[in-house]
Amino acid sequence: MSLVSVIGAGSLANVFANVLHDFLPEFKLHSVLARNQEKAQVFASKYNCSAVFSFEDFLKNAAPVVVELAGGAALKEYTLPILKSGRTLICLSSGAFTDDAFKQEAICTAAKNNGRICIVNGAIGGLDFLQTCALQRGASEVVIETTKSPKSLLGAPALEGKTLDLTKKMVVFEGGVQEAIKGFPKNINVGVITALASENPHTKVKIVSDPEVHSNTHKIIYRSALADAVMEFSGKPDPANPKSSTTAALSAAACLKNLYSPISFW
Ligand SMILES: NC(=O)C1=CN([C@@H]2O[C@H](COP(=O)(O)OP(=O)(O)OC[C@H]3O[C@@H](n4cnc5c(N)ncnc54)[C@H](OP(=O)(O)O)[C@@H]3O)[C@@H](O)[C@H]2O)C=CC1
Ligand SMILES: O=C([O-])CC(=O)C(=O)O
Repeated sequence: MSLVSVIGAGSLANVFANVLHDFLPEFKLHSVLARNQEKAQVFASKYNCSAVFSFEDFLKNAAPVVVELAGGAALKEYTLPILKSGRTLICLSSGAFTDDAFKQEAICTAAKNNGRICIVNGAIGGLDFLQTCALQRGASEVVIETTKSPKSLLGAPALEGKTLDLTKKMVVFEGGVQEAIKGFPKNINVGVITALASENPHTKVKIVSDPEVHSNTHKIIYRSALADAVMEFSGKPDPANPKSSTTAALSAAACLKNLYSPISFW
């Protein structure tokens, strides 16, 4: 049985833990690092793992694989020490890697210490295709259009001081990935990973608020001399947090399964 530790005890951490418990008995949750004691204790007793509140204590005993399901700030704070300890870090809040200096430091730290960073597909798919096409180093045009209901977008820093019309479909953002993740840190990690996998820093992001939709939809359009692709992913918002698609947590579980499996899908 392989042990795994998680950071975060929120909606996606619960989905992740449930999937492990119900469908992947070859894995066992070892520990959870959380901020909110009450949430963490409920999580720890439900999934029979230990709850830890200090990162130093967590790192002393964490499993060889750590899964981040906590947010960009947490990922930035914990990545380097986790990698320095030679562990594998599966991460969901990959928007943090839009900071190139941080990304390079993480890669160097992983390489020096036998650590590993796994950026999962999250709420989308197709990172394999984008990375494959990027190998040719040719010019590409990449666009991602994300559509969510207004309640999935509310609270985003970019909307602060603005009134989001809850009754009308409207474009709430158009621009590059750096600006997108700053303005919508809990909504557009998928935009950053699209840009990273396609190695196209000029990836264009459009975010649409649509009161009629009941899914989080991400449409990726890729064009280059090598190939064209249109990929659209529509996932149900997690009932506990409509900002996040439930499939994002499953994607971390699938990544974990691939890490240990004699057969993997790429
Ligand atoms: N790549 C992708 O496709 C996707 C990525 N995501 C990313 O996943 C993250 C988690 O999503 P979700 O579960 O829905 O969010 P939630 O807000 O439901 O849960 C986040 C949890 O992490 C905890 N947390 C935050 N900071 C820290 C920290 N420094 N140390 C320990 N715990 C911490 C929070 O604690 P507290 O309760 O105290 O706030 C909360 O319990 C999102 O923030 C987003 O960045 C989400 C969807 C898709
Ligand atoms: O869950 C989603 O649909 C996408 C998301 O929030 C993100 O990429 O941050």
